[in-house]
Amino acid sequence: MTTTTQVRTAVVARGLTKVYGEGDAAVHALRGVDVGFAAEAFTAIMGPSGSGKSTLMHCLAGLDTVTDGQVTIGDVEITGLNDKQLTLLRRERVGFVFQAFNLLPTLTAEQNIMLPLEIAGRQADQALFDRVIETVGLRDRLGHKPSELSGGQQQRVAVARALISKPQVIFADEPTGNLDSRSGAEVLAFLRRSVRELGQTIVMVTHDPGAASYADRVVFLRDGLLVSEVERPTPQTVLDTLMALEA
Ligand SMILES: Nc1ncnc2c1ncn2[C@@H]1O[C@H](COP(=O)(O)OP(=O)(O)OP(=O)(O)O)[C@@H](O)[C@H]1O
Repeated sequence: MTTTTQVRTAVVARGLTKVYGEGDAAVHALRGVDVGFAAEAFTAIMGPSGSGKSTLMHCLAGLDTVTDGQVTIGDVEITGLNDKQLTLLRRERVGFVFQAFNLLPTLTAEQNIMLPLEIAGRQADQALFDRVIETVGLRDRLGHKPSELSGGQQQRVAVARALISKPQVIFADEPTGNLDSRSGAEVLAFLRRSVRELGQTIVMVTHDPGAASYADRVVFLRDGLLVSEVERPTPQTVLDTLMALEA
């Protein structure tokens, strides 16, 4: 007997087009991108500089408007929402991890982690809090301020802050860009673990083939189009694909 597992798609883009500026100054950053991101999976977006990675992520996350096409998160078409609805959707369904950790300096690690839930007026689920803290390995640092933590620990706080509201998807933009390779590897391992153990969905933009190799799948952009993808990537298969794209 064979069993089939249904792969749910957390985020879908159809015909996604983004043009900055007008007339002679127009920049076609995305030229009709069709892509889906599986739920409970870790997907990396790569491509040469200027290929449209950040633009794609910003459009997928509702941080930027699209020129044409559709983006759906779960069962909501976000390209049809007004600003107020988008703000709510980002708060309730989307988590972010940026290159700069964006922690509030006067709050402890624990207070930073809990802040988005407090702003949303939602209760923390103690069991989830314990699991998240366990997953990112921060138990003994909860009372520390960001300035008392290493860069890697600060980024782990930022990852925990994104995980704690159980968003449908976390978008990570170069999350290891400010970290040395050891701290970067730690943060990537925690992202990986949060997918495997907490069923989190993660979409990450990165320049680094090593970072991309932590993902389940890597999609590649060139000149605003999705041109290739690699399943179960290794640093070498990612590098080979990138070099072929840049050739
Ligand atoms: N606000 C903007 N106004 C005008 N052009 C923009 C704007 N943002 C991005 N672009 C242009 O859109 C194209 C795609 O940029 P984007 O930042 O998405 O690429 P990227 O792949 O993330 O690049 P990098 O790897 O260098 O960060 C580039 O040509 C860029 O110059």
